[in-house]
Amino acid sequence: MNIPSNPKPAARSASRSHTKRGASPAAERPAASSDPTRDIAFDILRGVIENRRMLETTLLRSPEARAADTRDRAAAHRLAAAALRHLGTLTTALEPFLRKEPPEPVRAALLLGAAQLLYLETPPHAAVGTTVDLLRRRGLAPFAGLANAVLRRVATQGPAVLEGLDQERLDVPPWLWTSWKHLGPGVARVIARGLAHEAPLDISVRPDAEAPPEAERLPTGSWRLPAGTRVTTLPGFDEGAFWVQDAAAALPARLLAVQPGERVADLCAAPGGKTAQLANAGAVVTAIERDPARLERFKENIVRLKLDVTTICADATAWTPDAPLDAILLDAPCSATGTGRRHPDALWIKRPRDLEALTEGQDALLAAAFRMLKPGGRLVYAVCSLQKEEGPDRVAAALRIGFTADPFRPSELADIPEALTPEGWLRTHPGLWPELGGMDGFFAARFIRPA
Ligand SMILES: C[S@@+](CC[C@H](N)C(=O)[O-])C[C@H]1O[C@@H](n2cnc3c(N)ncnc32)[C@H](O)[C@@H]1O
Repeated sequence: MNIPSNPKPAARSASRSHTKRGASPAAERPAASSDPTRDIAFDILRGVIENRRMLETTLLRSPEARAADTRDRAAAHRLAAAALRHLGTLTTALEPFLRKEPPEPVRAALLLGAAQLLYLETPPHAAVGTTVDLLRRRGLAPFAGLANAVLRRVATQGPAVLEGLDQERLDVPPWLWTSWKHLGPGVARVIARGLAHEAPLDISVRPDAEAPPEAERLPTGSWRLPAGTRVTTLPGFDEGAFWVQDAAAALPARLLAVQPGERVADLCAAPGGKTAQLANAGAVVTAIERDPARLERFKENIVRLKLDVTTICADATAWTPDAPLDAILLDAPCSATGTGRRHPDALWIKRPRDLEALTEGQDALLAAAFRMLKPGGRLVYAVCSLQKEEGPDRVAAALRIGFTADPFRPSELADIPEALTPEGWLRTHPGLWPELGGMDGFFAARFIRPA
């Protein structure tokens, strides 16, 4: 597992014993009976570190998370995400204060405590006391004294320890850092800088609707609100005036340049941001999605946005349209390494060997898209990945299938010229637009099925 493991045995020790000998009042007082935020964050973090389970999966499946109120769930998400965003740094920062490796669950509790102290500005007494309580509630009382002593030292000495660390480097799994060399010299560090911050909330607004007054317009036409904004509370949400879509995610569908009345398929459609763009541009859209639960979410979005779209629950590699199509958007399932700002867990869960199965699936979808298009029909292939295997290497695969390349022109990306590669592909990453709050990492390329 490339999740940082084990602090090496360190010379200095905060606590010689795992008992509460010498512990402060925080370690001695009775545990609070409930703290849903930290309980859920603890489960999420353990799910990622110990079981490679996505953060969202724990949130969806855990009975405790489902029963919690929205604010507790959101706070738990934020806390676990902060620990995961800085997982490498926090692991290293804890090292000098640990004499030996604690059991995994205790390490998870310490990481949450340290994240609160070093990144979330939680007052030290609260971060330390709630971690001690958490351990007690979870049957780990023998480690309460250790947690108390370690976190009290992190509170006082941790900021100085952080100053000596290369946080950008530590917070990206080493294999990913190395793999991003294909993006150019120094780009891995620029990306890491972008990944250090929580993503803002971006929305795409229906052409005939107004953006919420508090949103800021971005150069590409998306609208941006501060990180942590709850989209459902914004004016216009219930009326379907807009949908959630990162500024970079809005670019591939735009580059398909659909014309009113064209017959278009969106082959991997849920939750529906790109379908909404195609339908709003006047295309006659068929949306294919193989996951029934995700298709339900897609349908809710399309109904809220009052769009007319044909939806089909199917594996796109086995689906055939009634007649050849004018255009296809293939937003293929991928490693999602471009979405690390929103999903810091994804960076730590993915392994290099996962890319093989993903690229096989992408090639199967490319071949299926080729069969569905009319001669002269066009395809935009997109992935929210920063990996060469899922981007440039798939262009080579598409050409082998029989597509010809149709490079994007500078005029099509005039509002974001830095995203156009010399080959005529789209490439964004979290280090772009640093002054505006960054964007997700996307790759896209356009092809024609020759006549
Ligand atoms: C990257 S997401 C698509 C995001 C979507 N285009 C949007 O903009 O909202 C990929 C989606 O493709 C679906 N999917 C994966 N493989 C598929 C296949 N073979 N056929 C149809 N859908 C598939 C996944 O369930 C997932 O919902």
